[in-house]
Amino acid sequence: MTQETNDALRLLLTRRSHPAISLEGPAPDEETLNTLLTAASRVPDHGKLAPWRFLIIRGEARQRAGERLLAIAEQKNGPLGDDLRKQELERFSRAPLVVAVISRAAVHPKIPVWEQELSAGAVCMNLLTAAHAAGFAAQWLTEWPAFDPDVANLFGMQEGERFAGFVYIGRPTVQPAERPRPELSEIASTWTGE
Ligand SMILES: Cc1cc2nc3c(=O)[nH]c(=O)nc-3n(C[C@H](O)[C@H](O)[C@H](O)COP(=O)(O)O)c2cc1C
Repeated sequence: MTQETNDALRLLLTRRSHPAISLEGPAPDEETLNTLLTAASRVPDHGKLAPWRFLIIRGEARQRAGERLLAIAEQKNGPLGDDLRKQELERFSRAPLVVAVISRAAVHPKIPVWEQELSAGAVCMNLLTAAHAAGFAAQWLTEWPAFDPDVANLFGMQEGERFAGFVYIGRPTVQPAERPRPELSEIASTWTGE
């Protein structure tokens, strides 16, 4: 293996998610963000449909999003206690940058919706890996806002669009302990046809 291959593999073998709450600024600058998004969008995409898009939430928009989330949550659940209010107000401010990956999968004569949705998942994964490669850390979260129609409305989602996830990106402040990974023997087998 070349040094380059080794480095790329090491990156994949060492990446892990960092809790959004542990991510600090500064956020990636504009040029770095463009590189991350370009890498993220370089995914297999049957039919070249680009059935996904990005929505960037950063700076003061994170607080504004939190205020709107709180209003939506209280409208559905009634007044929230102090801790839950704080949680909603600060949800998008946990990291300096949040990239919403939005799936635009739609019925197509040739390309199954499932394949389009898998492609959106690949975008999220590439974004995590690219962030790691650029010295940032990240976490892919959905949480309740990803499934709420009022939140979809708040972020200008079109009919049929869904959040594949919110990818929180920032500078790492802690090295999270490794978590158990599946045993290869339990998830990989060889079909011999015998
Ligand atoms: C589609 C998707 C949605 C997720 N949503 C959440 C979530 O809402 N809350 C949560 O704690 N973890 C969520 N996770 C898990 C974390 O992103 C992550 O898998 C976990 O922190 C361990 O990450 P690692 O194996 O990359 O280190 C989600 C993962 C995926 C793939």
